Amino acid sequence: MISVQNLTKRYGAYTAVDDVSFNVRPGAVTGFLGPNGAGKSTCMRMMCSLTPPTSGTATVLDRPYSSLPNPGRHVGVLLDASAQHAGRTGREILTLGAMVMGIDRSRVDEMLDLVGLSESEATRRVRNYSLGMRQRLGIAHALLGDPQVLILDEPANGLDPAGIRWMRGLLRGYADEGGTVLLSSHLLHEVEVVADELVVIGRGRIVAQGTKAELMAATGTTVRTTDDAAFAGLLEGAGLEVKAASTGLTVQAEPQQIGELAARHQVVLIELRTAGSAGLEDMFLELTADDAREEVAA
Ligand SMILES: Nc1ncnc2c1ncn2[C@@H]1O[C@H](COP(=O)(O)OP(=O)(O)OP(=O)(O)O)[C@@H](O)[C@H]1O
Repeated sequence: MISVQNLTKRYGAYTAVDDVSFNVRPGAVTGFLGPNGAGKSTCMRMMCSLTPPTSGTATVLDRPYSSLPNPGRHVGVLLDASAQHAGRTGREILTLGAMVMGIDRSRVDEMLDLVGLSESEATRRVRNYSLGMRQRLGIAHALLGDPQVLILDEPANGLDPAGIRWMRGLLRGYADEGGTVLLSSHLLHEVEVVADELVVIGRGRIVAQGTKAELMAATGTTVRTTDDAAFAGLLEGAGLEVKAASTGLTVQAEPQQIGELAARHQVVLIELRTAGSAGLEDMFLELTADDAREEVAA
């Protein structure tokens, strides 16, 4: 279990993380989502006692990370895959980790095998690793101490599609066995497939959080008709909230209610479904629009 309470980090006059609170429960994958610069890494660094908060608290397994005895045995952390010593081989890095944590060195081979680093790759210096190989090594290092909690900052960066699928399977299995996983990304699709819970951050503040099912249900219904503009008028006339979507309309109502209204007015429906993941993406972009660098540049 990870618990973050009223966490705030200021750098001079700039507030990078602003009064953030959320819990990450065992047995689930929690996706920590936000655009570039939203404050995800700063939050994770505070959870791992690497950055002191200006105010608020972060605990992992009911204690600050810094007061966990032998933390690698409890919490696996991957914050920056490129932070490993470039002059060491992957095997050396894992062996040193095993020695520091006091675990059997046989675990090194198990982890290399688990993350798919071959013997010849494991004996290559990290400076010659691709970003995907560094991520795999970072995941192996995070899992080395057989921890109950994983804190992973953008672990899918640099992984190819097969690698991303492999990582999702790994995290799903880990959570299904009771592990706690916090996984950050700036890409909704990357975490949506595997996450049970989502915490969305924008400009240092939490803008949405809940189970994926709850957030999806809140995104409403997508409807398309032969005349969307006219149907939007009918929906609004019935007191429903309507927005133009990428295709058709998004309505804050159940599909049945919309279908009944269409039937009463003899409107031809082309599409009627819960907005689902497209709706989640619209919501994510809308909630974090203030942060979007493309808009700033425009
Ligand atoms: N040491 C620091 N000094 C000053 N500002 C900082 C420092 N560390 C982070 N920031 C600022 O805090 C904000 C949040 O950064 P952070 O790295 O937490 O975002 P992020 O959500 O992880 O982004 P990304 O997806 O791009 O990694 C950014 O505007 C960043 O420039």
